[in-house]
Amino acid sequence: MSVQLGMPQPREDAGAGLPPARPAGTAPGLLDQYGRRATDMRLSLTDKCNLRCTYCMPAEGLEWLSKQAVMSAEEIVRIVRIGVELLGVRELRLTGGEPLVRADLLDIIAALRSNHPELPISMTTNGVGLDKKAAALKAAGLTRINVSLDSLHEETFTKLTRRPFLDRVLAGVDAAWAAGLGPVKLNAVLMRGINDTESPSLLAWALDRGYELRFIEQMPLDADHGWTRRNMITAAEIRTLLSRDFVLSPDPRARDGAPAERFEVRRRAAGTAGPDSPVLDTEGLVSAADVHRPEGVEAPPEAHGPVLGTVGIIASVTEPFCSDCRRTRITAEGKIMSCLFSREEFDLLGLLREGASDQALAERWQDAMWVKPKAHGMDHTGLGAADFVQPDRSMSAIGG
Ligand SMILES: Nc1nc2c(ncn2[C@@H]2O[C@H](COP(=O)(O)OP(=O)(O)OP(=O)(O)O)[C@@H](O)[C@H]2O)c(=O)[nH]1
Ligand SMILES: C[S@@+](CC[C@H](N)C(=O)[O-])C[C@H]1O[C@@H](n2cnc3c(N)ncnc32)[C@H](O)[C@@H]1O
Ligand code: SF4
Ligand code: SF4
Repeated sequence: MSVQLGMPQPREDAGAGLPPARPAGTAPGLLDQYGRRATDMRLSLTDKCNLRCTYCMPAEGLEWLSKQAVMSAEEIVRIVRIGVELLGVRELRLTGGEPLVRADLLDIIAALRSNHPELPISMTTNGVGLDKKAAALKAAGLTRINVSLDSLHEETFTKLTRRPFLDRVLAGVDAAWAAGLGPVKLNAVLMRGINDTESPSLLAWALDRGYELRFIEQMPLDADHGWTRRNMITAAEIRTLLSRDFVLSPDPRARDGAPAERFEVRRRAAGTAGPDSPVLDTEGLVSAADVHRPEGVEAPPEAHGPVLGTVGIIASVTEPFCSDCRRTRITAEGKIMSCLFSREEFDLLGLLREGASDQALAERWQDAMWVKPKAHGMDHTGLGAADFVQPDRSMSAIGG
């Protein structure tokens, strides 16, 4: 029988919750039908969290998974080993929920590091409690860290996260840097009318300390399903907001599949409003509609002085990067999600608990990845488009 590339083959045990088998003869690794290969594994350690960010969780929290439903340390270590040794995983991101709330976090990292001495292992965290754990995380073998920080104003931080923990997060960021978990990257989701106009001062603060700040377009992954395209701050708006104080020029380093488009940052020379500089109203507010683009040509970046650092913009909605996506996700309960917006997820942990061999687990993972959607959980990009369906899971329950 001839095998047509791209046509999933029927399988005898196919049923609910099982991916169709990928075509025979498909290349090894976590390849999908659009020719992308996932080498970047993102593993959620828990669905629990101690913050309630409005763009992610509802105020009352979510019903947490039972301890039994969540992967144990041993199960995590085995799944990562299969990813690395059999499927070509080249980097690992630990995420959640909030990974720091997991009591056996240090043991997990130490075991992963012992199995994979060269593997880059990073973690995305909200930073609460990081001040006390940063040195131990480094000693256990964590390579580097990303901390979410949406505002430096206590009131705004508390409004966004629904918890008054700004000081603890700031202490965590500094401790991570001091412990050698750099480069420290900071993630800020901009929300219209809440922290958007704070973006230049947040960037100035990060540059002063040598942290790499990234601004993130809000995606429709909030448990409240309150996202609207109109309310989202776009990458174009972010660039405009920053251009009041800074001049951005493309970072010459290759993007290499990263979600963040990086820019070198220079402080804008006095009296040089660029073509993208916004005109602020009396309250210092700017919105897409208000952006005024004066006539004139921007001076070359070099004219503004030295590069102070870099900034990233993650434009998942308006400038998607799905065609170069290299990600595979495992949720806290051991489900394979080939895309953040997948409507189908496939069980790996259940199969593992049935006593499956490494090979059988690797094949399930490969089959699940073969049917990875082209973009945004669909066969085309379009977060918020008429045919887009928001996943039932929130970002915290997927593993951001
Ligand atoms: N559309 C899309 N957005 C993603 C994906 N992964 C992460 N993001 C977004 O990018 C943000 C930053 O993710 P992080 O986990 O901090 O790290 P990263 O940018 O993926 O990776 P590094 O630069 O290597 O640290 C997340 O908060 C998401 O908003 C993805 O697979 N698809
Ligand atoms: C889900 S959190 C998990 C790790 C940790 N709790 C934290 O906040 O860093 C990972 C990242 O997802 C981002 N995120 C959550 N909901 C998002 C949304 N609706 N759109 C874009 N990014 C989101 C957060 O800002 C955070 O940087
Ligand atoms: S973004 Fe991270 S810290 Fe905020 S609620 Fe979601 S999981 Fe928790
Ligand atoms: S939306 Fe899906 S395909 Fe696009 S970058 Fe994110 S995970 Fe990859």
